[in-house]
Amino acid sequence: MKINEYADAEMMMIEVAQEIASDLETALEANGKASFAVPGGTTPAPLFDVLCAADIDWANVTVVQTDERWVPDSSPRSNAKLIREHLLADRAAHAKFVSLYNHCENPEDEIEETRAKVADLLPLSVVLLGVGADMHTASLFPGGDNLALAIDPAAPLVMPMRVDSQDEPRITLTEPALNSAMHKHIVVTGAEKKAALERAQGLSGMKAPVTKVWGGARIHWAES
Ligand SMILES: O=C1O[C@H](COP(=O)(O)O)[C@@H](O)[C@H](O)[C@H]1O
Repeated sequence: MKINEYADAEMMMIEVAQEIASDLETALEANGKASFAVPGGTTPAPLFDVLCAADIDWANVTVVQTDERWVPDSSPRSNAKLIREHLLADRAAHAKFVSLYNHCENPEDEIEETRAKVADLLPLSVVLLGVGADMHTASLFPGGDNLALAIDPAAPLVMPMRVDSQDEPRITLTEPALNSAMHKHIVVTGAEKKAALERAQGLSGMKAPVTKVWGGARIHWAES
């Protein structure tokens, strides 16, 4: 696990946005289309604000969520809301969007339809991931009720996830979906998360789920 360190977060977001735009461009040139899985949380908004202006063929890019909190689109906790407001803007407003939230009561409801939509996008062209201080990524949480299957290469592509540390149920792409990606980027800020990444080395996927998806990823870190 190698961490690429940047002088500051603003510089990092600009450079990572350029790398992702280039990765998407490569997929567009090769296949005429690209799929791009993106997280929510607090970290990616400034990166999305830069990336959405990239001069690429967004009309042939499908953006899909890496994971979602089971809350309505209008909730401030909604990852889709963040993605719509910060990524699906400017030139990237032309991209298609596949949300993992489907307005049903529970994440299990109609999940086969969601799995089919994700299957249509595989292999993913680019995956962007964040990491929590508890070493979760996407909604692959230590202690998650479905974690053991979700980090197995034989997992369904999308699974519900519940964990005591989180207020609402989750839905998440799983190991085979995330690891299908041609290009993977992990973006983290702050000393606590850097320590979490260092601590994760040598731990099992059950204790540090990020270790199951960081193989081949470019890991980007800035203090703040
Ligand atoms: O809950 C989540 O957390 C991770 C990390 O988020 P951050 O706020 O620490 O950047 C995020 O990648 C994931 O999409 C989100 O659902």
